[in-house]
Amino acid sequence: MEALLAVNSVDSGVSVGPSQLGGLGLFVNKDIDGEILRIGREHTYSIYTCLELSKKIKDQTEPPVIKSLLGFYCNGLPNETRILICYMIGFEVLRRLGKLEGYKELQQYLNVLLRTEIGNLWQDEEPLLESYYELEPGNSLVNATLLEKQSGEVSELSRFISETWRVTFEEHAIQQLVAAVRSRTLEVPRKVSDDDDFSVDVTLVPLLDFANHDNSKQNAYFDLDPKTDEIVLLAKRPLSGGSEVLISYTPVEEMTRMFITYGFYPRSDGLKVVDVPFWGYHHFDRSEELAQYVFQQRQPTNLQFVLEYADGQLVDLFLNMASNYSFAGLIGPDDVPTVMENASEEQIDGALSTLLELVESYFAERVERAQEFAKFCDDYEAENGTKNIRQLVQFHLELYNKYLDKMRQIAPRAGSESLYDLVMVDGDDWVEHRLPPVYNFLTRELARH
Ligand SMILES: C[S@@+](CC[C@H](N)C(=O)[O-])C[C@H]1O[C@@H](n2cnc3c(N)ncnc32)[C@H](O)[C@@H]1O
Repeated sequence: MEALLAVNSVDSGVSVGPSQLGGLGLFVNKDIDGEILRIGREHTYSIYTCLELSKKIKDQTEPPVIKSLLGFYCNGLPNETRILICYMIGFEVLRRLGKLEGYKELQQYLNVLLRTEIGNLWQDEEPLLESYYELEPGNSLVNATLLEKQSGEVSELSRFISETWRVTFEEHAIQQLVAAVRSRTLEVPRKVSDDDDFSVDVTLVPLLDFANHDNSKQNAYFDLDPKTDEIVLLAKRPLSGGSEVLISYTPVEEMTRMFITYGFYPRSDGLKVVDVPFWGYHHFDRSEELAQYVFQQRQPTNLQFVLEYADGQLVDLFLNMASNYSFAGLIGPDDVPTVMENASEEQIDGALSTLLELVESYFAERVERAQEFAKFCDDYEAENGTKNIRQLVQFHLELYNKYLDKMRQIAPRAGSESLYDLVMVDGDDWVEHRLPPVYNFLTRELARH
């Protein structure tokens, strides 16, 4: 802990310790109102500060580590996070080559990254993810992780490092570093001119990055001090000594994204969102025809649910159909605007009601398969250790069962009013809690190509 605090100004007034949320968290040592922590830009890691740092390190290795790794791992069109990951891998290689003497702060931070525990799919083995793919081929965020694993790039990187610099950097350590960087980065504002122009950089902020996420108990937030270019962590209200600092990683929590990036499903009180693949993944009469329709009309093939949590439990859910006209194909074959202009209220209610029933049969069918998969995970776990995908299956089971419960409550009161106990179209607060449905755009057939 002392080592971590040494990164920052003397007596920073915070400490790192075990959190009730699991893992470590950031705590205030004394009563605080206003500023909790202030961190100079030079103590943070973005692609810009890493570039400066790599120049300072004056790597005389042949071939130069950072440059070669950037060429190897970041060719094509890499995003900021990938470049940052590459720098961190490069710094760790330099450390293993004994070239980071005098860079104590960086070494300490690399230790933090290598020791961070993240319960996401990066730690799970390929066969398990492949089995999940059989169960749920439409979850493209999970598939992206699987594809990254299958690509073999981590083993290639490990081999490249070993052959080029005769340094051992085990695959699991590289994977750990990748997952740790992804889970610890924040989007931090940076002033780009004196006219209040800002850009946002993907940045690792040591110490501040021990702050856990909780949208309902959030008591702090970070910001930029434009006068000094420092990053400040500020209390939203007075905090008493010993309390855990909780920030918000994202105002709208899409459950799959949260799990993939951070390795946990938030269960704090309030509203959350989840996207579920649907059109093109569920087989029913006319399913092929409707999937084609949805695709041609550029409507999302997934359905989005708004979830309400209280006391750690999923207590309510709505199917959010705002800006999603995929159900128009259940009314008529014309394009979406024509169908919606000509449809009567009864036709729209009828189509939504049909959609609810289709989702019901889809989820009912999935419950059984998800239960089987959960059992498979438990057996696998008993032999091989923790498997994080179990959390994902558990969450889906909760979602399906809550939906089926709600359908059972609605069925006896059939009619257009009860429909809106479960479907949201627009004009309600719930609608604000949604994200553009950016994944699962391909149908099962198209995804194969
Ligand atoms: C920026 S780090 C925070 C520090 C981290 N807890 C640690 O031990 O180093 C983000 C990670 O913290 C954990 N985390 C943050 N908020 C959480 C929460 N509300 N519930 C469970 N885990 C959480 C997740 O593992 C996430 O990937």
